[in-house]
Amino acid sequence: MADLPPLREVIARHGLSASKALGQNFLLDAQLLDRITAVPGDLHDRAVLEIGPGPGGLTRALLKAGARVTAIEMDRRCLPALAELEIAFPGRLRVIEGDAMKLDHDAIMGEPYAAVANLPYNVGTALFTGWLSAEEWPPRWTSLTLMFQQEVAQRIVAQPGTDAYGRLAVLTQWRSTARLAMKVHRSAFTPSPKVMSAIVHLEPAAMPDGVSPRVLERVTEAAFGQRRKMLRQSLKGIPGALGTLEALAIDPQRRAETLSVAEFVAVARELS
Ligand SMILES: C[S@@+](CC[C@H](N)C(=O)[O-])C[C@H]1O[C@@H](n2cnc3c(N)ncnc32)[C@H](O)[C@@H]1O
Repeated sequence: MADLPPLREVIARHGLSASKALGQNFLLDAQLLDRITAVPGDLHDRAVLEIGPGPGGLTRALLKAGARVTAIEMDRRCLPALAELEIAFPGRLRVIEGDAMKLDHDAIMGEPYAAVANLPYNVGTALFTGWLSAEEWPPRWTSLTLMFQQEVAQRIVAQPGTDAYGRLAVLTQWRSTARLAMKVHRSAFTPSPKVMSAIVHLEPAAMPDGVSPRVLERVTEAAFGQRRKMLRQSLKGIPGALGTLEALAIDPQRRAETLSVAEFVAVARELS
């Protein structure tokens, strides 16, 4: 591996001013990027899909950790900077120009992969939802390591009985393990966004048998749509739901935020 020029120098040389329209906030601190790269564990010779490499800060760290990286970037201004990394790490980086929302990641990767991304929050959330609702389970991705707005990260990993607990927690945790791996201060980004960020790390868990994702979505939507109401009120529009609560000995006077993920899954299984 050749010595790499400092990232700031690469950005200046290629005139990569951050585009607001593309949600660009770059991470330039090499130590921080190494810590993020350590979250998915040993990456030596692992296939990694990075979405939105930008000028390539995280990409460098992944390559230094020994990963084989496929990076999808839609801003063609970043391609020359990424091409320098392709030369510095021969045969270990493949750059694809395109919109990651429109591409079939499994087909591109062709083997199980860890996905890593620091993306604009709207794109990150949409991709996350897509990855989590994969038809095939376990999915082709073996882990997701994703940057979110801190408040969204807290909702993903939230436990029952907390304000952050809701649909996002249930729909994430019913078939994956999710942890908040590290918080990232807004000052770590160039330019600094208004909000704090956090990295969430997820791995697929065994999916409970006999549960329809659609039914679980419907039940959680109804229950958390009126989260301050008792279940007997919020679920009354779902045929069979109140009888199911009784059959499962779940008190219909409870509120959505007190039900565990396992209890939501049990309700959905009965109704599926
Ligand atoms: C927040 S910046 C982060 C850049 C770099 N990963 C870092 O950590 O410094 C997000 C990057 O995602 C790219 N991007 C945004 N939407 C995308 C999409 N739909 N498909 C591919 N790349 C996208 C942007 O062009 C930008 O380079």
